[in-house]
Amino acid sequence: MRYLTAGESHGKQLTTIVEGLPANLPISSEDINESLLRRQKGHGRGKRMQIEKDLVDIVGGIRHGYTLGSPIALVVHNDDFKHWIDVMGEDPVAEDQNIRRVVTRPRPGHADLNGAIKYGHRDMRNILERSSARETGARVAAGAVAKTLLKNLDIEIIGYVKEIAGIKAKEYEDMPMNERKDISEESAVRCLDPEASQKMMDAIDQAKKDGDSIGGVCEVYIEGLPAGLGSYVHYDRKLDGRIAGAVCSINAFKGVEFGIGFEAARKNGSQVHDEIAWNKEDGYYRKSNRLGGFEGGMTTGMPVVVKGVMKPIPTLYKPLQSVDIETKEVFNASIERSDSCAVPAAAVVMEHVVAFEVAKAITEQFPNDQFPKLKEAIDQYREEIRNF
Ligand SMILES: Cc1cc2nc3c(=O)[nH]c(=O)nc-3n(C[C@H](O)[C@H](O)[C@H](O)COP(=O)(O)O)c2cc1C
Ligand SMILES: C=C(O[C@@H]1CC(C(=O)O)=C[C@@H](OP(=O)(O)O)[C@H]1O)C(=O)O
Repeated sequence: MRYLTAGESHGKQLTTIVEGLPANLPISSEDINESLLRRQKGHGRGKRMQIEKDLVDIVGGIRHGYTLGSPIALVVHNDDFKHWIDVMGEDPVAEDQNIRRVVTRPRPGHADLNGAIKYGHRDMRNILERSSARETGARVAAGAVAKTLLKNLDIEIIGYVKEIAGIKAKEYEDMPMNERKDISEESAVRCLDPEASQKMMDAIDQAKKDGDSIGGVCEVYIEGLPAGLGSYVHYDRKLDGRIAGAVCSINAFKGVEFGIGFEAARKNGSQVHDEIAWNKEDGYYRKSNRLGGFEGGMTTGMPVVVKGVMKPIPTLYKPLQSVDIETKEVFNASIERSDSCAVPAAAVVMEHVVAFEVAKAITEQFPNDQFPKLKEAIDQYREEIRNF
């Protein structure tokens, strides 16, 4: 499986093409829309999310509710485009720099300056339109397709918020999947700990008042994966490595941890590794899950637990200093609108990019032309490894 996305933040639409799904997988636009709407929510989002109502238009690869085996093409329209037709439309551009909304002042923390240097653009709108996290809408659409495959294979995945601005949610190691889903959905910051949720919201409000922004930590939790997904034989087949790459590719994500993660550096081996056990009903399992469901680049069969850290949003109402690339004058960045915290939305993005990597690994490992045969193969494998 692979996917590509195209589209600018204030352009006409986002386009996603997903390839490599088996034929005859049931899938509906409601599945994708649910994911898209979840990504738009969350305390701390700015005015743009009040303009957009992300709904998918399936324009290829699905017929009468089932995949054809051909590439799936998905479109999400940008409702904000109507305000940007002069700037982003196809008509020949006006010479008036104000109409074109030319950007010569790079924003610290964004792709603006490095992108302009790399591609030789003197108008940094040519950079920022694509480097915007609006593109994560297209990635969530691809991930929603992957999630549908996982769901039909009895694999459940959820992303939620663990920490915002240093406020940490309690650990809920034994919380069942359904509760994780319900509670995170009810929380305005997508957090499993109601007490921490309230504090997180207050911190977001305070940051907004201060003209500042805050970051945090998201966690993705997956149940139902059989042992042995991924491989140890090559660097690029290690599933934990692929997931780490996918998580770090999300805008503003700066680090990844599996299980206890960086904490492992401060503990002895006896406090880190998970002892192996077996019983007739479950087959092999680990007595703990400190390594977050991975050994040797492969799943252990325990839940996968992966965290990603998001830096604070770089566009600040309290402006940071930068330099105009035409005049070389120092200026204080001014802004029209921005999120003050997008960690809750980013948890949904993370859920979907991780889902894609997992689905991809499954389609590489099992016969993948027809969904019923894939399901049969994976169910048989699950049975085999129980008695291995
Ligand atoms: C869901 C989401 C929403 C975001 N919203 C904003 C925003 O409103 N303003 C902003 O400056 N950055 C926002 N970002 C972060 C920037 O897109 C990101 O920091 C920037 O593209 C630079 O990339 P880097 O941080 O990965 O280096 C958002 C990120 C995500 C995942
Ligand atoms: C549009 C989305 O997020 C945008 C991501 C973003 C950025 O710089 O990354 C900046 C803001 O866009 P704008 O400049 O249009 O207000 C966010 O709203 C979205 O998530 O769909």
